[in-house]
Amino acid sequence: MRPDVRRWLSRRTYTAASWTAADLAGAKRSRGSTVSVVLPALDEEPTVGAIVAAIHEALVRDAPLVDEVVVVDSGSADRTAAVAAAAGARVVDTATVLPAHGRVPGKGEALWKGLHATSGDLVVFVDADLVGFDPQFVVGLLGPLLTDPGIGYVKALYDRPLVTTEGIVPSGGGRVTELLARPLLNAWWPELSGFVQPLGGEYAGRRELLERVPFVSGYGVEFGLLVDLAGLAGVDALAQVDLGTRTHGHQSDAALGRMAGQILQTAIARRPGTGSPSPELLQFLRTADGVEAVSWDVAVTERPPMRTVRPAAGRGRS
Ligand SMILES: O=c1ccn([C@@H]2O[C@H](COP(=O)(O)OP(=O)(O)O)[C@@H](O)[C@H]2O)c(=O)[nH]1
Ligand SMILES: O=C(O)[C@@H](COP(=O)(O)O)O[C@H]1O[C@H](CO)[C@@H](O)[C@H](O)[C@H]1O
Repeated sequence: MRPDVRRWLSRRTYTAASWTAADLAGAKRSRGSTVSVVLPALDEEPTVGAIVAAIHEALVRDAPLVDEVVVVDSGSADRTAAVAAAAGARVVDTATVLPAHGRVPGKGEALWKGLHATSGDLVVFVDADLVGFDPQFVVGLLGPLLTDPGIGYVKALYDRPLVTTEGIVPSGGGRVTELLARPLLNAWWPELSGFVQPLGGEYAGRRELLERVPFVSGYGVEFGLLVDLAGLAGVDALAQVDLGTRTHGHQSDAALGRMAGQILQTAIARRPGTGSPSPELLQFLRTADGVEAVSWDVAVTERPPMRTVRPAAGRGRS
């Protein structure tokens, strides 16, 4: 493992249990900061209400850590907006935020318009399809931002079970992460290979940084933000926090194929112009007290065309 990645993993990996909502509410007040939570939602009626209600009860009512909860409706056909509003969220529609810029489809559009529709100095993004959401997710994401001015962006890390009709595969989730995003980051941005969940949908950042980078309109938004914010602020301004386990609604392999296509487009648009890809791939295992990085060599060699090895005329064996 690269020494810089080993140092980053040690310095910039936190656990959510290090903070309480009450402590951070005090830190927020003493800094005069404000906090917005943004949930992008497309047809999330079954899950959005419980998430909003949990945030509102624990982090608005019981501990004044969160100043606004905004659900960004990406054109839902179900009752997402009504359910979110009833649970205490302010609901905006991607069609009516920045109308002069029109409306493009995709999650990143919802996040970009959610950034515009809110005003918090710190912005927390939470998917609206989580099952078993815990408000401590938000506390954990805000912890590093409210206690270390040198940190500008925090990604969640967690175990990601894959919920299938046959049962639950404990670490089967994050399929596009494991099959595309992690190998891409390790190859072309090895300094970011310490991120355990680069595509995770829960993260938080300082508005002053978030407003200085593009938001990729579709599912490339997480990949784009990670690479662009690291380029803008430096890897040491980024951190990750262990939230335990994250369960969410899953898409089909075909849908994840389209997601992978968008992420590949995002990566290729940012590919470093020089240097060959790193041959190291870091994968992560859950341990009793955190995660363990396992380093693999994924270098490949190429055998030359056989025609250059054996005379074209002869078919004999030498
Ligand atoms: O065009 C879109 C696609 C997704 N989402 C929301 O973004 C989050 C993550 O999307 P999804 O669950 O489709 O991705 P997955 O978690 O399966 O990778 C969810 O809250 C979606 O409702 C959205 O607001 N607009
Ligand atoms: O991490 C992943 O591979 C994908 C798919 O997860 P699953 O295989 O359905 O658990 O999920 C994430 O990726 C999306 C693109 O970045 C994010 O928008 C989602 O929030 C995140 O769940």
